Amino acid sequence: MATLGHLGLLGTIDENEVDIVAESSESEDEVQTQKKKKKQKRSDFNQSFSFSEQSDPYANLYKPPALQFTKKRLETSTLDEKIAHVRKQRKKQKKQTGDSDDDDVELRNGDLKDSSHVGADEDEIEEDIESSEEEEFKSDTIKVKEKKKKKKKKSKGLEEEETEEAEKIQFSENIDTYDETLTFQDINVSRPLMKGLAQMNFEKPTPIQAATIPVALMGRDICACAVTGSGKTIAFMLPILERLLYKPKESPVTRVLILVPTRELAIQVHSVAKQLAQFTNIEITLSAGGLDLKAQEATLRLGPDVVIATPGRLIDHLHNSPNFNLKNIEILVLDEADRMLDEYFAEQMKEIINLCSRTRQTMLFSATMSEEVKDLAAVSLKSPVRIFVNENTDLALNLRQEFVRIRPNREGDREAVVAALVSRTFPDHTIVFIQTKVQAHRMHIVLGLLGINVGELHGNLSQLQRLETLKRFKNSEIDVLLATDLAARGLDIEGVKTVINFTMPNTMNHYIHRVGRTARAGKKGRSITLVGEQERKLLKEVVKKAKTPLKSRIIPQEVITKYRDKIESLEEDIKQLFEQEKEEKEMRSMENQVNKAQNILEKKKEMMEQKRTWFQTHKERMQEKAALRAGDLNRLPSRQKKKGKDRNKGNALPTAEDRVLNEISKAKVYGARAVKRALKPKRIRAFEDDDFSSGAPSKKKKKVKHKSAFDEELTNTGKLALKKFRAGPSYKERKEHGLIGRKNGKGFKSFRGKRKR
Ligand SMILES: Nc1ncnc2c1ncn2[C@@H]1O[C@H](COP(=O)(O)OP(=O)(O)OP(=O)(O)O)[C@@H](O)[C@H]1O
Repeated sequence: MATLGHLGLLGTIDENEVDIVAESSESEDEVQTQKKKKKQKRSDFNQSFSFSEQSDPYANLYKPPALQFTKKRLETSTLDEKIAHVRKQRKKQKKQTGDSDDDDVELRNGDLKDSSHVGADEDEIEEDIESSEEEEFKSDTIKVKEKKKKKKKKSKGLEEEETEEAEKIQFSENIDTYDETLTFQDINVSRPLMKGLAQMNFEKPTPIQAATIPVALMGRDICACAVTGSGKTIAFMLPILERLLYKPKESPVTRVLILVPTRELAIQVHSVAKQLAQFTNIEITLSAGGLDLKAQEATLRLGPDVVIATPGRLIDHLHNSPNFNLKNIEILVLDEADRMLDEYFAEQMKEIINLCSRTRQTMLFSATMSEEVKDLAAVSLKSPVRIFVNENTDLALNLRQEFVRIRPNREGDREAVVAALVSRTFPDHTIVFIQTKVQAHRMHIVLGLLGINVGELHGNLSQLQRLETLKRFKNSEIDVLLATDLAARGLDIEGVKTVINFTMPNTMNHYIHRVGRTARAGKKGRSITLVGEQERKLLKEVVKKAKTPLKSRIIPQEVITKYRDKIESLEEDIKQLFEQEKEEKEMRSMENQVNKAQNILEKKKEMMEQKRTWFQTHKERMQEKAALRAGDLNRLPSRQKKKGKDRNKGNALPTAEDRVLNEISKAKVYGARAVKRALKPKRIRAFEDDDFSSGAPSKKKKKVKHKSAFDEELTNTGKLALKKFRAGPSYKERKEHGLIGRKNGKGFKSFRGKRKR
């Protein structure tokens, strides 16, 4: 009989872990003495021992706050074990057949691994590559991409035309310089916060901090832009905490709300805030999705000074947690503001901003900050200050941008190109961005089977899995992180050397945020983007906006072919792994159903538990999401979608090219929608403010004179009113007056008919 381990499944207890005591052969005494011995063994280990120093620099960031809120039920992914199992089997088979070919291709080019480490100068890199020409494979060639000057002039003119068209916010002040000599002492940062900064090893404010903190301390509304990794979090957090320090703490109320787009980012911002405020008595809490609701509810009830939240979960609490509201919000921060104010969050932001106090200070931060009226209309800024330390298309100057050209008939090579890149040249501290969750998962299996230490991060995972993966990547337990755009914004992972884009991102903004995961806080970094024929438009835009020379990387075709063959030889294993996972998923789902039924029967779970409410029904949110999601299939009603999926089932598996084209088309549809959206006038407005000087179309509040019902009836020339006059009262009105259903046929129906005649 096959063991669980053989199937790649994890049993509760492994046979080897338990001493199997044969009942018939051993007396009870012997068992007792064995037990005693075991006890003694255990006590050899000093129970009071604990590690005095934490070698994990990220432990503070990711353990206490996040895991404290995670749900108790632990889910463990067995994918890596399954991959390891398959690899073991393959090795065994190869040994038996005497095949020397090894899956671990990367080992052959081990010397190359160090050749292009970030930190090495560009010249050094090229030298190293040249010196390794004798390798079995030819090494990559790097060329500097020259800008086409003539075209640039033309496009510059176009660009100016475009920007002239967009209606921009009228800022009351514009700050684009800062005092380079400014210190935290000069800004008069209080002692407890100075201590916090010292603990974080921040000696001097970064440019965006130097420019923003003094203005924010004055309580002004701010619209701030600075490149990725330039320290925007401290730029808003420090003035917030400083202002809170001087507020008398009469009754505990929430005064500050910081909204961010993703759970991981919320956890990170929360962690930074906690570290900075560690010597103060300011209460900071987290309200992010995927974490324990009840624990959050309990802390929110205590009225913490600062709440860091993702919109969905915050709305949930606003509707379901008694005593928690936003009436007393004095400062509202939107981190990644352009994202928070885009279509995806529009309804939720409208709901939240409506509940915030109108007299609040509002601060908006992003590396791709919009200045357009229609994009910022929802937040109604009051005399805002524009603090653009960088332009909203700037990238970190120490980012080296490379591009790998994918020829039209070679789209199916992308997996091989990425495999070659991470195996030969960028084996660790690398993030690979992939458009879809499905492809990210497939790449996990592909690269895993090639012997690369990978992890995946996307929305199909449980929150605990997401956090675990992130933590393992931060701790260098994972070398390559495969992520969707979920990880593109805001995440600050120290030591990321390389960002690889499997396909060109959806838009320029997506590109800026993705590549911004490296080259942070003054460090060097590199991005490598695979660009196919269909994606050249965005490449042109990147080239146009680039302030440093771009590079073109050419991977020898024989290397790509070698990796492609490797991947092809793995296809059968990949298919089996997918099938295993599917079966397990079904089993888990059945198990869940059984458990649920059991809970109901035993009345363990209170069936009469109060239902939580939200401002949208689940169906409405799902419909909204579906409408927002890009892709043709998504426009179909769910039943048709299923049919479409089933149709594919019978056919042969999609080829590598099909998969890539799907990735590219998703990005393209999104990009096209983004352009369309940009041209569309924004509809949402949170509230009309008399003191609204943001430059948004200032619809002055007209004094609405209430007309009498009689006046209204006489003066209403609306289509409906006229129709009503012509046709008489509506069906509802007639019913109200008991004129419906008269047997003699009298009443308005006949009356209406008469009138018509
Ligand atoms: N004053 C400072 N001195 C040194 N390092 C700093 C300072 N302020 C922030 N940092 C570091 O800079 C890094 C980037 O900070 P942060 O995540 O706030 O950047 P960001 O501008 O918000 O980036 P993104 O646009 O990607 O969200 C962090 O690792 C942080 O520790």
